[in-house]
Amino acid sequence: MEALDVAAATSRAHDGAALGALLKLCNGWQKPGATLQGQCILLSHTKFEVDIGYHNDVIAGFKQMPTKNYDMQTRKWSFSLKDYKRLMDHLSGIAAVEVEPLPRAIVQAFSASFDGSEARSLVVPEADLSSIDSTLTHSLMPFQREGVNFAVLKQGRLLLADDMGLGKTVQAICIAAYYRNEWPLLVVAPSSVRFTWAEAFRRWLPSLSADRINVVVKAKENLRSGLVNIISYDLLSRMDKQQLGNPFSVLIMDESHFLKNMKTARCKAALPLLKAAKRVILLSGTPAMSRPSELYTQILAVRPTLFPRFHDFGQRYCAAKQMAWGWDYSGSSNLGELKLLLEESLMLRRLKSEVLSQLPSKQRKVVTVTIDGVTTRLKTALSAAAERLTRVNNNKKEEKEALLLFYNHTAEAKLQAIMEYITDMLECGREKFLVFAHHKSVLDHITSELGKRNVTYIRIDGATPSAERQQLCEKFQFSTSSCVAVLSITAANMGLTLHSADLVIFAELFWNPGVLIQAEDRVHRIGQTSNVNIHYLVAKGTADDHLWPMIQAKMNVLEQVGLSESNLSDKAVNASFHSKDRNQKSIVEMFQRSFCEGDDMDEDILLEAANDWEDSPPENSCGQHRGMAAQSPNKKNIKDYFSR
Ligand SMILES: Nc1ncnc2c1ncn2[C@@H]1O[C@H](COP(=O)(O)OP(=O)(O)OP(=O)(O)O)[C@@H](O)[C@H]1O
Repeated sequence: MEALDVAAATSRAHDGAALGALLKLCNGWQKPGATLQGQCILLSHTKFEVDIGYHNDVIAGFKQMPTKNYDMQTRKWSFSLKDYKRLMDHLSGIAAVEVEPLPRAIVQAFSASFDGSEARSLVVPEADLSSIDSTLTHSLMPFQREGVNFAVLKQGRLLLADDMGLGKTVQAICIAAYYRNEWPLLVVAPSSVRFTWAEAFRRWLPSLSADRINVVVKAKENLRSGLVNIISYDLLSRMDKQQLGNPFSVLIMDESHFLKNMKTARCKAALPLLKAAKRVILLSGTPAMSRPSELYTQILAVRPTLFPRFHDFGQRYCAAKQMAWGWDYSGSSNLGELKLLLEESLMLRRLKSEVLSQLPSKQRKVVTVTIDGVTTRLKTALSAAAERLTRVNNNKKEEKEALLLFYNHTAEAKLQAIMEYITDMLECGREKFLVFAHHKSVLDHITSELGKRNVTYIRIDGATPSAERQQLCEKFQFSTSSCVAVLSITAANMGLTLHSADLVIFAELFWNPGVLIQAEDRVHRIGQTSNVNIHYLVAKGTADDHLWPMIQAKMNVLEQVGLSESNLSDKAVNASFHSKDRNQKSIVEMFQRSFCEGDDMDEDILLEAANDWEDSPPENSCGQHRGMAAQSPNKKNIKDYFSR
């Protein structure tokens, strides 16, 4: 890994005057009377090219350069940076020729290469992480450790652009922890993952007391009441100006491409914080999804001095064009040079393919979602269902009935959070993925919302004729643009190949981990060339609190006996999910007893009961079961299933 910080490089230039002379070339190079225009472009850390048409004097000058190289194929001349100053001096003396020099940012970032006297250091020094929790530092994979070293070398200011699932969260927490004496820390993240961040801090930094983690859920709340404060972009933009005026020294911005448009409220709210922070850790697997202009705010956030004016960036890298209405920056130019500059000065990006040997083939992640937005009626129903479970005493029939009721209310409560997460995934550039759910109402909700957003999807559930399944799979497999596969956990968990995706989201949990593993393996199968990411959406205050620990424990057992192909290494174990519910243990035991021990209960009956719940009248006095399918007179009440 390589890196030279702009400030460090500047100070390292042996001769400030030499750097000054190079920077001087960046000004006043325009020649209004010139008949031939050209441009210098950086080709590598040590070489540049002059892109220009034919001119006798120019070619004569090129030929005088000791490091000249002519490429017959591209018909372009290139040189070592050592010759840059000399060549530019020569070209500036030719009146008819105007050559745009390398940008200031390039000269500063690569200053050591221009005099050729200093070999670039390719080794990033090991950062001293001894003050950080060993739970975290001992778990880091080698490439993650390198990521932390890179960040420390960059004095805690970087854009970590690793591919999806490479553990940007764990690296960011470690980097932030390195600067712990500068906390309070602010984490800004998409709303759907705020609580997942809180869980991650609990997991990786056990030395941080849980009550020092503050997840802000209302705009009126104090942004600083914790040592670690977590807020969504949208809430940040609604925050009181006064609160935003008080800077944080250490900042993490997750999915930092959310800042791509300077005109948005979220970007306007974030920029002053970014400007004031000493450490800025931006995370995004897709920093720019369609054009280089989307990178500008992120560059500005990490290295404000590189391109203080957007227009300069736009002219160099966005093929800026002057139109009747103003400038158009939607294009792209000099992308190779931009990549070199980003890698040299602020960005670290590793692809899955590059670190595949360090990764488990399947990585599970718990995404802690919130049901805060649900109606009071539903909240009451959920607590009543949980409460009822504590009262059933060794009556198996009642126990199962109560569990199912809880499970069904959970589905309804998660609808909003599920869609929020899927929307965030799409906004983060995840083009193809699978979403598994169990209840028809959940599948209906997802497909209807995707339809409203014009997102292409396929749906396979119990009602999909077998003849159609293959066609749907092919549509998904060969789709070259965005496509979501919306699948029933029990009706689409077998016999389908969908490995053109590498991300599976479980919108709902299911009590049989074997079924979940089969569902995961729709993408984790022969032909899959990437490691696979599985995201389980787990909602606090619902049946998930109880289902997830049970599923997790069962999956671990299956893996130990080699019955699951997830191939999780010791290091990349599932994120654990901690529930503080005092009834947790007993309810978990009930789920285990009721659904997993292969007793006299036929699982099909349970499935039928869960499916038909959507059409059945409310079980208790909580009023109309809104958001579910219309009631059918033939549908049974849950109780009917248990009285067979
Ligand atoms: N060193 C590690 N040891 C154990 N688990 C890990 C490690 N690194 C990552 N993981 C786990 O891998 C999963 C993916 O990590 P994480 O969510 O941080 O990835 P990411 O790069 O942020 O992905 P995305 O781009 O999807 O947000 C998580 O469950 C995380 O806990």
